[in-house]
Amino acid sequence: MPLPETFDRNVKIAPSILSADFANFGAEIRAVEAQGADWIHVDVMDGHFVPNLTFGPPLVKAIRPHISTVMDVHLMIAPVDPYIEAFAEAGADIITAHLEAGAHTHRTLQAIRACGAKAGLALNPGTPVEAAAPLLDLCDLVCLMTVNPGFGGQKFIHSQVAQVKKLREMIGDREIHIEIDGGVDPSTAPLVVEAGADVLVAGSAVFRGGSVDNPAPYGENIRAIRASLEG
Ligand SMILES: O=C(CO)[C@H](O)[C@H](O)COP(=O)(O)O
Ligand SMILES: [Fe+2]
Repeated sequence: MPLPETFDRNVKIAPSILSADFANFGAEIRAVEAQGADWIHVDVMDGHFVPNLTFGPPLVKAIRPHISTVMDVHLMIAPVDPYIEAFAEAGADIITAHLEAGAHTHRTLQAIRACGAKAGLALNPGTPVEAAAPLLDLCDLVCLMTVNPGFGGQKFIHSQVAQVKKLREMIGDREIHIEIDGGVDPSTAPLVVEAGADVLVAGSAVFRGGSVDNPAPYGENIRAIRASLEG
């Protein structure tokens, strides 16, 4: 399902299937959507750009029919450009590439849009948000990493909150999502939403305590993040 035509400024929770049961992706995705997930976040890692390996386009294509909402594909790979078409054909609605993954990010973002997907730009915690300024008109989403990419379950890097605020000011009234990825839970979600984020990726904080046979904790965990944003 593509993103809605009208820009959705509401806060969206995007569970990362990095924390799901890898032997059961279809059932995990259906369960977490039934429990209130807004988008599904898919972490692709190459063992080169990041020190971990996950999966590629065939797996993304295989899980696509199980996703009835937005499929948000986070590419932690270098190079990116040779694989963009394959991920678009596999059914990604959003394809996010890292600024740090290559010298020609402008071209990468153009190539993502040319394939019909929405273009996302991810920044590592060590990259100042100002580096995204010349690229913002090519972005539908900017993903600020609040952990060093590569693994789920890491500790949120608090110094990134000021970067979120700066980025929101840089974006102004442009229709660009700010996505936060890493260490999001009920204690950190309000900080980044207050600073201007509208998409929250959460892996361990959503999947902890549940399973496909006992999915209720997924819903409780999602509702706990939403409740932390009230008031
Ligand atoms: O891109 C990622 C790691 O590189 C993941 O999306 C992220 O870590 C989510 O996991 P958690 O919520 O457990 O931190
Ligand atoms: Fe991610």
